[in-house]
Amino acid sequence: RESIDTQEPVLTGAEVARHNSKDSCWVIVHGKVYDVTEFLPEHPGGSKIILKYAGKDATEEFDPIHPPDTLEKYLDKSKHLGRVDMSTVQVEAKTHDPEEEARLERIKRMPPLEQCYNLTDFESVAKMVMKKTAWGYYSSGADDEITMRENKLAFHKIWFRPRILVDVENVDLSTTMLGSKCSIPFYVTATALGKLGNPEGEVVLTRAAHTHDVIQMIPTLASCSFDEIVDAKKGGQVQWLQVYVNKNREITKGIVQNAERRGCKGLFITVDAPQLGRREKDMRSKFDDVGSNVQRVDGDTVDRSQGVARAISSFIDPSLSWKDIPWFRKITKMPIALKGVQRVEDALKAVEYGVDAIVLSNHGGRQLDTAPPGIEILAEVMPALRDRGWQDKIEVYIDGGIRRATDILKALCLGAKGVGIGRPFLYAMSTYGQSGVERAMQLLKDELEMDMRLIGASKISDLDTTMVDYRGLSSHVVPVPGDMLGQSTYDSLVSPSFRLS
Ligand SMILES: Cc1cc2c(cc1C)[n+](S(=O)(=O)[O-])c1c(=O)[nH]c(=O)nc-1n2C[C@H](O)[C@H](O)[C@H](O)COP(=O)(O)O
Repeated sequence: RESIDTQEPVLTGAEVARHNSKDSCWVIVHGKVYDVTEFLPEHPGGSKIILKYAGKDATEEFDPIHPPDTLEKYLDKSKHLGRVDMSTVQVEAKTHDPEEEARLERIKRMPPLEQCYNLTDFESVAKMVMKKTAWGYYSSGADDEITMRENKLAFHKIWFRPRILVDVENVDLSTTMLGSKCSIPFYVTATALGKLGNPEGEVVLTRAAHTHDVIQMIPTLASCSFDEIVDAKKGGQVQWLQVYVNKNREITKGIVQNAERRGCKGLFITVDAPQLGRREKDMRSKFDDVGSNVQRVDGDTVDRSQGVARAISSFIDPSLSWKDIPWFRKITKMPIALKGVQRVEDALKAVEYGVDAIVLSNHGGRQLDTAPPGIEILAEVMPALRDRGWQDKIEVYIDGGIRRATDILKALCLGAKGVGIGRPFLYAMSTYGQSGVERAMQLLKDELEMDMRLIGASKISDLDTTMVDYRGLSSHVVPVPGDMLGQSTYDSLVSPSFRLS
């Protein structure tokens, strides 16, 4: 943390503790005292969650949700009251929490990393050991989670048509994405709040991505500050920026131009979230945590029962539209991609607007439930582009439900330039840290090298639509093989407390 400023006033814990109400609310974060009284009604997460820590040390609750420079950036300097002598701050006795104790016991019994043989193994360990809020936030999809499940099942509707007697002694997995070289056709997609799963947050993904020469998309809603994530990159490591467009366009302009200055090589504008989806597992875990029904009694303006997602996204501008695309062209020279395109017509429109790339994505099933899987839209978009001779005018990516290298291969055969992967790297990071993410990436690399040999391809450009049979893709009632692995980790919507014993 920053160096100690000896001129700063030093308060005692008792002095801070006296300011513990909405009439005067002081909190401690990383040994510094902040007067947040006037900020209470503006807090996107509602006043209740701050009042829970009024007069106390809020660092533990603050860290996973807010980049470290949040208070420096957004709280007026007059509200920065100085430091506190931490030896005088009363440490709250932890209330007895049998669930938490059981979770800590399960952590002691975690399988060794070497026993994780596929990305779903990380998910099953994560379900065992992650805090409820973190698991609820990462694992949740919107509404009945039909799209989240279909993202995975859609790949099981596609069958390979392998070629034989092709020299596959040397296999080259490298490719380029938005003009940047990378060792393998997948990237770490943008997922918010990395510190919910790992106290170090997104920089863990940065370090692992460097190890494997994988591109990382930096989320707007990261727990780490943007600069922390960029500072963590090494050498020529490639990073992109994902942006949720702010109602205050000047804030977005500043974020985009800072990212370009700091060397980001692509701007991904998320277009499928004018409002964040209703993710009930997330809502339930936050509901337990801050007792939202109580907050309504004290007139809290923001309904915390929307969970973490809604609480952190009130700044997103729902008025964003095609007419804004030229404005982005004016403020940056980075290649521009639209993340969250979900139909052919918009893919074609993206070409007409001169966009450099699109990600066919439904946000991991976290937005509009029963929106189609990215792989399914891909099978419609590529022929439409080819019919117009536009296939080289735009790069097409997909994300959602990618858990095996065969999923990556199917996307590449259908014409994708690369794929984004979200939850698996979050689960790997939340259970085994950087070495977990590195192993997850290595597993995909090993699988992909083997799959390329078995399909009869020695380099990415050998892959084409003749190597897959995707006739079953568009029908949603085709029986698919039982997804036994996925079912074993799937966490149903109904919260355990609702199960009648
Ligand atoms: C799992 C997850 C996904 C999020 C994500 C957070 C989590 C925990 N968040 S969210 O809080 O707003 O929903 C983002 C985000 O910040 N920005 C974004 O563009 N996509 C966000 N996504 C979507 C992500 O970029 C991919 O589209 C999705 O994760 C791909 O599906 P898989 O997880 O199955 O790989």
